[in-house]
Amino acid sequence: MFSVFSLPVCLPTPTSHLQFIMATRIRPSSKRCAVIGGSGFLGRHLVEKLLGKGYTVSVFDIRQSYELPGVTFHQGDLCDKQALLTALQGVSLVFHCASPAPASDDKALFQRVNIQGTQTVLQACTEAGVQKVVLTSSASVVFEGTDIKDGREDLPYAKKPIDYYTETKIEQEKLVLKACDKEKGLLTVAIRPHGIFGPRDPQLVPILVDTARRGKMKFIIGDGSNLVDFTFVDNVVHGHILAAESLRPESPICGKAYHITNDEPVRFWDFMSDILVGLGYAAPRYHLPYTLVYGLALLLWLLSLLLRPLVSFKPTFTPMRVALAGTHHFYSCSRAKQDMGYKPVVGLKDGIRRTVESYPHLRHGA
Ligand SMILES: NC(=O)C1=CN([C@@H]2O[C@H](COP(=O)(O)OP(=O)(O)OC[C@H]3O[C@@H](n4cnc5c(N)ncnc54)[C@H](O)[C@@H]3O)[C@@H](O)[C@H]2O)C=CC1
Ligand SMILES: CC(C)CCC[C@@H](C)[C@H]1CC[C@H]2C3=C(CC[C@]12C)[C@@]1(C)CCC(=O)C[C@@H]1CC3
Repeated sequence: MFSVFSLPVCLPTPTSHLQFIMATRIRPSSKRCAVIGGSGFLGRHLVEKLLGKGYTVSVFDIRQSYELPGVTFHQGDLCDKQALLTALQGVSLVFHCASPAPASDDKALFQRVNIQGTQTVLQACTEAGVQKVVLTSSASVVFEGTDIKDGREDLPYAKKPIDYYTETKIEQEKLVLKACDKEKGLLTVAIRPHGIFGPRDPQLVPILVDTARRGKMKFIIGDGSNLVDFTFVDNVVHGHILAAESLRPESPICGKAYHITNDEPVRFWDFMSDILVGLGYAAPRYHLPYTLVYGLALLLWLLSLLLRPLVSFKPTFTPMRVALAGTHHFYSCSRAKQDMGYKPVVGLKDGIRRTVESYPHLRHGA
């Protein structure tokens, strides 16, 4: 579905000569998009939905994890502008959902990819004539490890981000929103999902099951009453596509951030138990005080930093995970509902069922 100017049959005037020259370049088409990070969990779900909606999709990623008819893969690092420019030829819409995994805890990598890399993405988009950029940010940009209840987008960015991932996601979001410039013809918007889960997620369910298999999922951190947002991946995809399709110069969404969640806050430990029990593992039962576990996690993390040159070990209970497991963190989607008509398309219960069914290999005893 490349949108190419039709080739003139004859060239009688200078104007049609110009048309001929332009015919050799690919003109950006509104249904031609690129997904940076399209080999990842969210990226692939997004690619599949876009194809179903008639978009032509290019994937730009440092790795290729699958093949799909109708998708062109460009393997490269998003810090490489030339590689990006090749992938962005004729593209009018870019989804940027690439990031190193939060578990990597590698400061230099996060800074290079999420900050410098995002600057490079924005430069390449401008040079390639891209008109719209939809960034996958994170609701965690406002999370400092203390309770957030029904948080709105006007909460200030975390002054003391809880890890390097969050620190660089904040800078990334600022860069993308600042780049929104109607005169220059580049419109941007940031989607802030929270706790994405669903089939093929490489993080939440695999880490949970691994922890259970090692006998470490017996404990509830805190009193277990803390409410949290978990967002089924289809809803996150829906939010991204709504944002892309609403992004026009006159739209109120230009240069703004939007929370996208399931809009059904749930007790963190009920959600974990539903997944564990669904896969045949026991639900956590015994309570441990939050401050004790957080203190221990901090100590272990410091120890892992100090010993890094000698031994490499990655604690399961990182300060970030403990904070997420023991505090309230749920967000209001009312801005997305009002400005782009967002409504979750898959409910939490259904999302959990579909997720559990998609992991037969992680079932207890499998
Ligand atoms: N998983 C979650 O719960 C949440 C994720 N997010 C954000 O959603 C986005 C997607 O996350 P997931 O799909 O969960 O992660 P993922 O790890 O499955 O996907 C990220 C993709 O980015 C690619 N990538 C990393 N560095 C790259 C580079 N230098 N150049 C090109 N590609 C590169 C990876 O190869 C991978 O395919 C990320 O921006 C993440 O910060 C936001 C909120 C929650
Ligand atoms: C060992 C247990 C205490 C926790 C096991 C589950 C966790 C691995 C996940 C629970 C909440 C998740 C989450 C994220 C990653 C996976 C969890 C910590 C994010 C940090 C992913 C990136 C984001 O932008 C925010 C997410 C918040 C929730």
